[in-house]
Amino acid sequence: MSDYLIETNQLTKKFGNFKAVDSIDLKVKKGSIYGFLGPNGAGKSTTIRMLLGLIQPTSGRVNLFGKPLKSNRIPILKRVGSMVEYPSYYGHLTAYENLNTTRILLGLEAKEIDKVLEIVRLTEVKNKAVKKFSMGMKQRLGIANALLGNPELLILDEPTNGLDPSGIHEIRDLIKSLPKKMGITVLVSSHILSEIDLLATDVGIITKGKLVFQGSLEELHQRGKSQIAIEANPVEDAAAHLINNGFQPEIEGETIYLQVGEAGPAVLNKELVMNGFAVNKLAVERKTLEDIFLEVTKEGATA
Ligand SMILES: Nc1ncnc2c1ncn2[C@@H]1O[C@H](COP(=O)(O)OP(=O)(O)OP(=O)(O)O)[C@@H](O)[C@H]1O
Repeated sequence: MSDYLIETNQLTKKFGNFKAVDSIDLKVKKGSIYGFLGPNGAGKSTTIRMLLGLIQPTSGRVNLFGKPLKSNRIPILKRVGSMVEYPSYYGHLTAYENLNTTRILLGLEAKEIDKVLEIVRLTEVKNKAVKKFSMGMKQRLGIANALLGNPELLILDEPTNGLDPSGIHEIRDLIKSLPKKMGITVLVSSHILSEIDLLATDVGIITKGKLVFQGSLEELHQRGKSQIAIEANPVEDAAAHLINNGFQPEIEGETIYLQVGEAGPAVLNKELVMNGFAVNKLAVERKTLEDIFLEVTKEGATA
């Protein structure tokens, strides 16, 4: 059997002539927390809706647990819990009563409610009306609802949207505990890079409907190769001189960048100074995760 709990093949969704999701091959490993990252409007929710069978793909396939979703919808979706953006509740009902409506629909035993309330740490307020809950408590209730029925896979669309920092922290800790504590694989979408960085083991970056990066969080970090930044005067002439001598510099504003490996800082410094350029700064810089994100989303958008 495939090692992937979620595997899509050239998954595409068009709205009219507009491709909201364009030929994506998602691969989500068992036991991972897969951060599905992308700017607003990138296609995350549309992809998630297709994974949950809420909308039909225009083309391509979704396999969950190694089986095509199309022909095994009901047994497959029984193994999946989900929370899509801003879950809806009956505000006048308590947390317990809200969960009870789902429990009855799923035909589960009553004790399952206490179990999920405990996991999301809402046991003490289970008899409080949900309209009195904070946003963070409501999101935790949404996750409790998704956990009813012991899912093997949890799909959460922007679960930290609209939360304050302490709410975000709580949801993050909760999600992080799920693979270890309950053996659940999680796909979680977000448009916030730092969020995914703190939470995920694996990352898929989507922009304008295209998957522009997929791999472990470590692999994403490793793309941040070091580079040498040089501020030399006059900048255009200094860059031209380097090109004439076989280097491949790039200019951004007043700075020249070269990949580490082309030449060491000392060699570059000597080359420029000996040829009459004033070198005001020469430093080895490592790209931040944000730089990498901007780079892959830019590359993807122009591809
Ligand atoms: N039913 C629809 N009809 C037409 N266009 C749609 C429909 N649903 C989504 N879109 C468009 O598809 C694109 C992707 O939307 P989607 O909601 O999947 O993005 P997202 O990455 O989840 O962003 P956000 O976090 O802002 O929801 C957007 O340009 C959106 O306007």
